[in-house]
Amino acid sequence: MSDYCIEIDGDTLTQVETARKSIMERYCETLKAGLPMDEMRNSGTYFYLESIEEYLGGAWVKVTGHGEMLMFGGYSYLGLNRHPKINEAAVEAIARYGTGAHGARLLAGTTEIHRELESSIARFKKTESAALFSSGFLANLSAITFLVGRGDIVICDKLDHASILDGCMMSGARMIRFRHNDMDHLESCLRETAGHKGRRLVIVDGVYSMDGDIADLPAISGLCKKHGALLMVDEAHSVGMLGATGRGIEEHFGLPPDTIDVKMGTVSKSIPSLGGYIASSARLCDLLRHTGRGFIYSATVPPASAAAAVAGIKVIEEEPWHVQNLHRNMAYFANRLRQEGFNFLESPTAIFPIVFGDNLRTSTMSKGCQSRGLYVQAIPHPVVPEGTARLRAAVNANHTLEDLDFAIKTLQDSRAAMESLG
Ligand SMILES: Cc1ncc(COP(=O)(O)O)c(C=O)c1O
Repeated sequence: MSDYCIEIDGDTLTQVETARKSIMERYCETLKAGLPMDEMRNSGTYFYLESIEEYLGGAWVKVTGHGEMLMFGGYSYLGLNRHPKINEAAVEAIARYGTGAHGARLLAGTTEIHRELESSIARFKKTESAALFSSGFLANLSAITFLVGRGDIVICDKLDHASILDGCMMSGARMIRFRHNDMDHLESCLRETAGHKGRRLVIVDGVYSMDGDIADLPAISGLCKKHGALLMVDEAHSVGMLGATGRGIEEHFGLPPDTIDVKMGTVSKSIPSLGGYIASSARLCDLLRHTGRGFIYSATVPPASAAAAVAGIKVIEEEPWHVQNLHRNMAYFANRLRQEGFNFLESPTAIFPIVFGDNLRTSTMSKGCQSRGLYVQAIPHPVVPEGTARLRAAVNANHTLEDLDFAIKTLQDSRAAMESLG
C-alpha cells in the first residue's frame, strides 16, 4: 500500500481521489434519497439557522419569529455568555486596542492581551506554553500538518472531528482510522505499524460532540506509551465540562497533566469567545508560532475576543460553582430522561443525544419542541449513522432544575404529539 493513502474500514482511497469529491457529492452518495435539509423543509420540520435576537436571563433566549425559548442546544456548557466580568473585559479591550488585530500574529497582530491569553491557557491546561489560533479548526489543521507529513502515520478514532480528518488529509501522512473507542482495534493498528520509520501520531477527541461519550484516555495514553506513539487530544468540548475544576479529560480521569503530548482546545464553547489553541511544550508552541500555516497566514482573533477568553478562564478558576452547577444538572437531567423512558446515549458529559431513529421522526420532534419553547435541534443521517438520527440536547450550568423539568415535559408532550400522528 502506498504511503499516500487513507484507509477507512478496510477500503482504501487515495487522498487525491477523496479530496477531489465535493462535499455535495459525498453527501449525495451517502444519502441517495436527497439532502436532509430539503426533506425537512418539505415536511415543515426544518429548524436551523434561526436568529437569536437576544440572550435573556439564565438559559433563555429570544428567537426571531419564535419568541422566548429555553436554550437546550449550543456549546455554552458553563453558561458564561454575558457574564459581567467577561463582558467588561471585552469592552475595556475595545477601548484600548480598537476592534481589529490588523494582521497575523507574527506581523503586527500581537497585542499584550494575545500573549496574556496564551499564558492563561498554559496555566489552565498545566502545560509549558500555548499557541493561539483564530479558530479550533485552524489549530487542528496547523498542528496536524506540522506534526506529520509524507512518510508518517496518523491513527485517528473513527468519530474524530472533521477538522482532524481534514488536517490528516492535508498532511499527506498515511491515515488509519480505528473503530470508535475500540482499544483492541487501536492496539492492533499500533502493532501493525510497529517499526515504522516515520512518526506515529494518535489523535482522539476528549468528548465526542455528537455521541456525548468520552475517550478512554487511561487506555489510549497507555497504548501510546507502550508503542512509542505521540498523543494529541482535541479538548474542544471537554474543557469546562470534565473534571472537578473544568480542566478537561486528564482531570476527569485523575491523570497527571503531562499525559497528553499535544492538547488542542477552543475558547468558543465553555469559554465564551472565539479561537483555538495548542497547549504543549514551549518548543512545539514556538515552532507552531513560526511555521503553523493557520498561525502565519491568517489574521488573529480580535483583542476583545482575546480579552473575553482571558476573563473566561479566570472566571472558571475563581468561581467553581459554574462547573459544580453543570455537574449537578448533568446528573439530574440524565436521571429524569431515564425515569421518563427516553432512548438516549448515556455518558458522563453534558451532551444528551436522544435517539429517534429516522430523520423525519427526529425533525418532527425538534419542530414539536421548538413550537413549545425548547431550543433543541435534530442531527440527521448522514451526519450520524443511518437509523440513529437524534436530538442533540445539551444542559448547561445556567439551567435551573425547573428549566430541566420544563425540558422533560416538552420532550414528553412532543413525543406524545408525534406518536399520535402514527
Ligand atoms: C471537537 C471539535 N474540534 C474542533 C472544532 C473547531 O473549533 P472552532 O469552532 O473553534 O473552529 C469543533 C467545533 O465545533 C469541535 O467540535
